[in-house]
Amino acid sequence: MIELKAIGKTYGKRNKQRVVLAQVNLKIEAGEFVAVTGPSGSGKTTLLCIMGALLQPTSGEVYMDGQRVDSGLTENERASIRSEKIGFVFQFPALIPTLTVMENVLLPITLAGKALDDGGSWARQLLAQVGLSDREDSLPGTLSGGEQRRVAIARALIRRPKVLLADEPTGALDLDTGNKLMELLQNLCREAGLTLVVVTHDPTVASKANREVKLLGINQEYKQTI
Ligand SMILES: Nc1ncnc2c1ncn2[C@@H]1O[C@H](COP(=O)(O)OP(=O)(O)OP(=O)(O)O)[C@@H](O)[C@H]1O
Repeated sequence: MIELKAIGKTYGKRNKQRVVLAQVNLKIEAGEFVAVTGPSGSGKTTLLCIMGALLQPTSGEVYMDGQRVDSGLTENERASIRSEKIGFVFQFPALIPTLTVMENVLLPITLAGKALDDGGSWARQLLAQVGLSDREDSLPGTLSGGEQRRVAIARALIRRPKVLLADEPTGALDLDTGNKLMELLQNLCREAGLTLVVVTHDPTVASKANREVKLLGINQEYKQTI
């Protein structure tokens, strides 16, 4: 589903260059759950953004669902691959404060200007799955941090993506809320056959994955544990 071939990423220009990733090769099968771990600054978020066609690598090739997404495409084409195939969940849910929970979940459809025939009922079903049926008309500011993350998960799934990319989805949540959120994310992905990639510092989250990809920082090899 996702393939990275000899990925390199360097930030900055000329004498202020910083090599963050070098020669990263990774193949993630459909339906797999992969955790990306490693010390702060080792390039986990960078790698996730490259996988999700949000960021261009400096070298190497990126394939999503068999299609090369790192070059040969316009930014509009990349955006349409992102919105059709990939759901993103970040640590900060970035909900629109003036829109209701339901409107936030439907936002990716509204923005794409393509109505899903069953948009409303699918959104309602997703909100039920994340346990927020009774909050569809609430504004995000009236929800707890964990509830806001659950809205963000429903929003990430509304366009029925094939891949869910999550960056520290349990970050800054208490242990119990974080564990429940992770369980929810995993169950939703398993049921829908989604490929799930989670960047995490949390060993408990990583232990639930089928595979852990450890970035050790530049000048060191990255390694995978199965
Ligand atoms: N846009 C950018 N311009 C310059 N340097 C950047 C940029 N984005 C990230 N970096 C640098 O690249 C390195 C890797 O960043 P990245 O956020 O991918 O690491 P990370 O492993 O996700 O870190 P953390 O666990 O702290 O979130 C860091 O040293 C960071 O400062």
